[in-house]
Amino acid sequence: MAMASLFHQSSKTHFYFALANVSRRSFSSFSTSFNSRTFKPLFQVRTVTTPTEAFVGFDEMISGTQRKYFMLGGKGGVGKTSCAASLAVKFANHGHPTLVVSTDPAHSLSDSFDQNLTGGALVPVQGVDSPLYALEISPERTREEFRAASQLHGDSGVKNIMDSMGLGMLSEQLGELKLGELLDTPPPGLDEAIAISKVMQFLESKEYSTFSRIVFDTAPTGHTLRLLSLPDFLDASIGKMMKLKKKIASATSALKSMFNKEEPQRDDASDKLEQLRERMAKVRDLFRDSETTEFIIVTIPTVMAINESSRLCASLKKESVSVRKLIVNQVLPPSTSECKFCVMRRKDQMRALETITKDPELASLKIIQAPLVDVEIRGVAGLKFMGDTVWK
Ligand SMILES: Nc1ncnc2c1ncn2[C@@H]1O[C@H](COP(=O)(O)OP(=O)(O)OP(=O)(O)O)[C@@H](O)[C@H]1O
Repeated sequence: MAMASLFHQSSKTHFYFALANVSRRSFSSFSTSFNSRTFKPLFQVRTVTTPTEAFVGFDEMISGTQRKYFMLGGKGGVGKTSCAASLAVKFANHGHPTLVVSTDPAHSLSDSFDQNLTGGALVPVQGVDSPLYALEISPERTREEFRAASQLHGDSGVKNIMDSMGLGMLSEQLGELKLGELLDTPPPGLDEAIAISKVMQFLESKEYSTFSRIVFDTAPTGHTLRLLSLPDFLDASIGKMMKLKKKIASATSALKSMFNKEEPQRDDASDKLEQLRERMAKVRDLFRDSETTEFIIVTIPTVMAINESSRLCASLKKESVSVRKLIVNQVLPPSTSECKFCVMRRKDQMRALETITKDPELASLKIIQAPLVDVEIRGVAGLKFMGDTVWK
């Protein structure tokens, strides 16, 4: 009974959905493959809408054609995907060729847009004014890439030679770095870091140069935190390993030439690890570049979610990542009915919202409240509605 009255009080929302005017633009002529050999732009860039008074806050996000990245993250289930997808729709409807990427292993972009966007390639989203593409990156595939690099671990040939020549000390040092463990069981957050670096790699090509807004729907908080510390960790461990590898290689090479043996072959696995290290460093730099990248935290008005957001914010700031906005999603509208449940829940939410104003990490952020609407947000029309509510 209580829930029923909650759902009935915002009939305006239903009305909006019915009115939502979605242009059905055909994207059939756009290429959807990353592997195309012709380097023609995927689409022509439209003039980007000039900011108006009506878009205070959002105007900053749409101004300029220089590429900008927006990472949306937070606790599981708070509405990250809905907020990311609604932002992507809004960018596209304001003239920005936009790419929305999910690096969350549990993708929900397809569900959110109510379109099939699976397959790990760029898929055009139907029903928006400017080109909007979606990409769901498969964690399994990125993991495979890392496994390929782990062949290095199996490179026992050099180690054996070193051991047999009484130079096992160096190879023992390799073991101390626990790289075997690292390579066999990739640390959490690595999938996501590789996924982001992959997107950046694609975007470097001419074909994708026209995307001016990239929105990332990231994995829940824990992953993000690990992802942030990962590049430094890999940088240090791979860097150390590379040095040792070089020492070992030059020592064996000298010994081999003494015994007239062949020069060792170029080490592909080392190249791969070096590449991985460079890519992780790029991800780290992207996160820290406040000119181009903004991390937006999404939360809900509960003390638990807000506390987690505060910790996330502190970690992001510590890593010099730019955080300016906090979306508090699913805020109940003031109750106009006798629904006790609604009144109590709203009071509880208001108390939770109060804690934000006293939180040392969150208080300085721009707080954006997004109402809990009475239908599930799905499809471009729903996302457009949400976007118009959230991104102002
Ligand atoms: N303001 C809102 N009002 C009503 N429903 C909402 C609102 N925001 C999100 N939802 C709904 O809540 C559900 C979860 O949202 P969403 O998938 O965006 O969360 P998420 O944080 O990305 O979740 P996950 O961490 O599982 O990926 C979806 O069914 C979505 O439609």
